[in-house]
Amino acid sequence: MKLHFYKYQGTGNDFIMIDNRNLSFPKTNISLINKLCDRRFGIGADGLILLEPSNKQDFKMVYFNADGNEGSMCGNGGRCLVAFAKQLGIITYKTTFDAVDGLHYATIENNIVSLKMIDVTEIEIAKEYTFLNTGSPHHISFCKNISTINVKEVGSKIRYGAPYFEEGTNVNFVEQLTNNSFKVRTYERGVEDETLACGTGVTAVAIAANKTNITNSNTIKIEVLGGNLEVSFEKKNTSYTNVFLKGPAQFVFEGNITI
Ligand SMILES: N[C@@H](CCC[C@H](N)C(=O)O)C(=O)O
Repeated sequence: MKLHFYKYQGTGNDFIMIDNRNLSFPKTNISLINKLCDRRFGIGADGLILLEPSNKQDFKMVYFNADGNEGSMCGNGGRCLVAFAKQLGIITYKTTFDAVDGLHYATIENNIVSLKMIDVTEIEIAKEYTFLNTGSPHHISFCKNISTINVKEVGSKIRYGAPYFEEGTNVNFVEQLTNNSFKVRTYERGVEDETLACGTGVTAVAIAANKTNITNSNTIKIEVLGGNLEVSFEKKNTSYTNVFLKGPAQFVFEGNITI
């Protein structure tokens, strides 16, 4: 059987997109999804996303990590899916869609997608790290110089170690550049490697930096290996609300693959 796919990337976090409005994609086939994401034996990507019908919203996002398992929310994947929905003619410049963590509102203009993320209230501040969930779980470690860190090795130890163990977490290493700008490198759970960017990760970094008084800004610029992202939010008492993740989302190529 031939599968038509589209490839997108958002600051180098790359995804296979499938128009699954007819619900024909075999989504319980973990090894197939894992193989499609393989960079040598398949198309190659950090994850695979199905665009499915939704009863009340414009569409539904179903996200799988490169290991083939259904993941939690993916911020860059969500931004790329908005660009894909525009390419398919489902939306024009704004949308609301369903995802695993709830509804997401987004706008798109000239390939720049601004995606509303979930509100965040619970933030754990430990001595060595901050932990919070922005749709996906994120461990955040502020460091002096992130360019020398072996992100795969150190990130993997944290991801599989206490208190996360098998369920795991994504791990972000953060260096402050100015009051409101940071450089971030992320180890992604489900890819089990460093990726060039992580949207829920940089969202978590911006909130963690504000919560721990590392910055007093509510518009944070973040440099990742694959480009630049911006996170903005409002702080209401102990909650972070109207959280937006903004950056480029680009179509790369499309094709057919025999499955
Ligand atoms: N790349 C993603 C994060 C994806 C979620 C993650 N790998 C997980 O399931 O833990 C992003 O842009 O947010």
